[in-house]
Amino acid sequence: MSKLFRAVILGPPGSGKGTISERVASSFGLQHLSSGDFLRENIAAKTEAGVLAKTYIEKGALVPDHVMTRLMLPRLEEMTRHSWLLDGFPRTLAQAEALNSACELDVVISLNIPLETLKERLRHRWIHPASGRVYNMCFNPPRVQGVDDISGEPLIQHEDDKPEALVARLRHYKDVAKPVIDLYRAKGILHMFSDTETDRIWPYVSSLLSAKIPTDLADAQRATTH
Ligand SMILES: Nc1ncnc2c1ncn2[C@@H]1O[C@H](COP(=O)(O)OP(=O)(O)OP(=O)(O)O)[C@@H](O)[C@H]1O
Ligand SMILES: Nc1nc2c(ncn2[C@@H]2O[C@H](COP(=O)(O)OP(=O)(O)O)[C@@H](O)[C@H]2O)c(=O)[nH]1
Repeated sequence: MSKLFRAVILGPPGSGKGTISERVASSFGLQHLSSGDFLRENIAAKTEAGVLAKTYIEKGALVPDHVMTRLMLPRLEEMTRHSWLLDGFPRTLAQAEALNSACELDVVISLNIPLETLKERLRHRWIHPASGRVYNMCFNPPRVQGVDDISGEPLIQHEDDKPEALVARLRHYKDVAKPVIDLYRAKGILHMFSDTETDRIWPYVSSLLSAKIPTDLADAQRATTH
């Protein structure tokens, strides 16, 4: 069997993890595993972990490490025959260590975006809460203002994307993420991308993955996902 490919994408809220992950999934056929989407699925299905996670997310807090790892690691175990890109997990050093003991990563993509750019983007971010679909009123606006393209339901803005909550949230992210970034740098698998525009970062991410992902794997993955 050809070697599978495992990647993680790190970056503060608004750095473009979701946007780049979608491009990676469609260009390279990797499965995009988003912790936020997975949490929303569990909340909707009212699983035990989902009910517990909801109480933290509603307060704008991170879900505790043991709840996150209990949710994510079995999900990854189901994916042993797939190549994937993890988005939103790990977020803390404890999560990174738990992930380490479960599997070996090939590449970590870290997005380094200036604070002012993050603030500007998140100010304009609107989401469809039921699906997690993300819009930006400038970069990728919905077809009809304020309305989800697929369901026609209203879009909302996250409380913590509003300017008052943003700076504290971004600062907190930085403190929590630093040891995670340091860990992957020490392992020699960290690739950092710095720019203000996703469209300028994407060609570099794409050529990194083209070089790292075996071509037969990319073809096989595409064949199973179409
Ligand atoms: N790895 C994680 N550890 C702890 N909590 C998490 C984790 N991933 C997601 N969450 C919780 O789920 C919520 C939604 O996650 P999601 O990644 O969709 O959005 P977010 O926090 O706005 O981040 P981003 O803007 O980077 O996508 C988070 O605010 C957090 O409470
Ligand atoms: N203006 C602008 N907005 C962007 C760019 N890349 C992503 N966005 C938007 O910024 C917001 C955050 O991006 P997202 O992919 O959700 O980032 P994440 O929080 O790291 O997953 C979304 O509203 C995106 O549509 C960019 O290059 N320019």
